[in-house]
Amino acid sequence: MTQSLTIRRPDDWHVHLRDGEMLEGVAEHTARQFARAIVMPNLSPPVTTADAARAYRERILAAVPEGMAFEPLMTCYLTDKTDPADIRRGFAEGVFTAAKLYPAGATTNSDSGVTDVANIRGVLEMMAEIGMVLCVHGEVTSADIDIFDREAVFIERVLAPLLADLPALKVVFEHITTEDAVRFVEGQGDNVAATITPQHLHINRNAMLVGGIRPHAYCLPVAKREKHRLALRKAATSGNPKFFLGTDSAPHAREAKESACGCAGIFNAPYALESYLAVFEEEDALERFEGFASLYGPAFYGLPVNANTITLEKRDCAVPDIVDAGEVRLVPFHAGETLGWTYTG
Ligand SMILES: NC(=O)N[C@@H](CC(=O)O)C(=O)O
Ligand SMILES: [Zn+2]
Ligand SMILES: [Zn+2]
Repeated sequence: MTQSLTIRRPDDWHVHLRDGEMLEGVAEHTARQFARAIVMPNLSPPVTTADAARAYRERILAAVPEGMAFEPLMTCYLTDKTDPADIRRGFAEGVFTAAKLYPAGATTNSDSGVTDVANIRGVLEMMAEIGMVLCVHGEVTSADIDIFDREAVFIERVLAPLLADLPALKVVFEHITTEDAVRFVEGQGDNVAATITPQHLHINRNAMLVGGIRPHAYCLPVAKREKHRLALRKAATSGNPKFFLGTDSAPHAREAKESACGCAGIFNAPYALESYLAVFEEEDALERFEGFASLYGPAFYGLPVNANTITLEKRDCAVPDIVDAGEVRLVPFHAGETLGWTYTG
C-alpha cells in the first residue's frame, strides 16, 4: 500500500485571492500548496488594465508570508470596452498570463462582464494571433435558461460557434460541471482544455439541497446530477492532458454565505490537494495525480513545470469548522470532515 506520494510542485490554474483583509488571510493557503496560480480578476472594481494587474500582483506578493515562494499569474477581466492594445502590451510585458471572459451577470462580480462575445471579437482575434489563453466562465445568463442547463447551453450557443470562428484561440473552459463539457473538450483540438474543481468531483446537487439548504455547497456553476460528477471524475483521473487542476477557491465571509441570498463560492484552498487526492485514490489513479496537478497545466500554458517537489502522506487530516482570515471567518470545503491524506510540504 502507498504510504506517501511525492510529485512535482503543483499549480492552481483558477483561484480567487480577493483583496484587502481577505487577501491577507487567504494568500498563505494557496501559497502553501501551489507554486503558481492563475488569479481571477473579479475584484470590485475588476482588474481590467495592465496597470491595475501590476498593482494587484504587488498586493498579492505583499500578502504572501515571508519565506513562501509563490508566483501569481495575472488575468485581465474582459469587458465590452476592453482595449486590445492594452492587453497585447500587458501580455508582451509579462503582466498578463491570460484574459478572462465573464458573461455579464453570470457569477460573483461579473456585472461589468461581456454582454455579447461579438463585442470582443477584435480582442479575441488578437489573442488567437499572439497565443494568449482565454479563460472562460461558461454559463449563459438568459432568464429563460434553467440554472442547471446554463453550462450545456453555453457550449451550444457561445463556445462552439466561437471556436468555429477562431479555431486557433487557446481556451480554458473553467470549472466544468457537466458530462456535456467533458465531451465537448475531448472533441476539440489541443487548443482547448478544462479545469476541474475539487467540489465538483466530490459533490452533486443533493449536497446542496437534501436535508436542508446548505450554502457552503453552493458555487457557480452549481453542482449538477450524479452522472455529471461521475463524468468529471473519469475525466480528471483519465490522464488526458486536456483536464487539469483549478480549485476555484472562492472565499466569502461566513455571514455572506449563510444568508437569505447567499454568495456563490466554495473556499477550498487550505486542503485543496488533500481533497483532490482523495478522489484519485478512490478512483485508483494515484499515479495519474501528478499529471493533473503539476504537468498538464504548465504544458497548456506553455510554461515550465516546477523544479521542486511536494509530498503527501497517507494519514488523517482533520479539516476545521472555521478558518480565520484576520477578522473574517471562512467555512472551508470539507469543514468538520477527516480526509485520508495530509500535505506535508
Ligand atoms: N465559483 C463561484 O461560485 N464564485 C466565484 C466566481 C466564479 O468563479 O464563477 C467567486 O468569485 O466567488
Ligand atoms: Zn466562474
Ligand atoms: Zn472562479
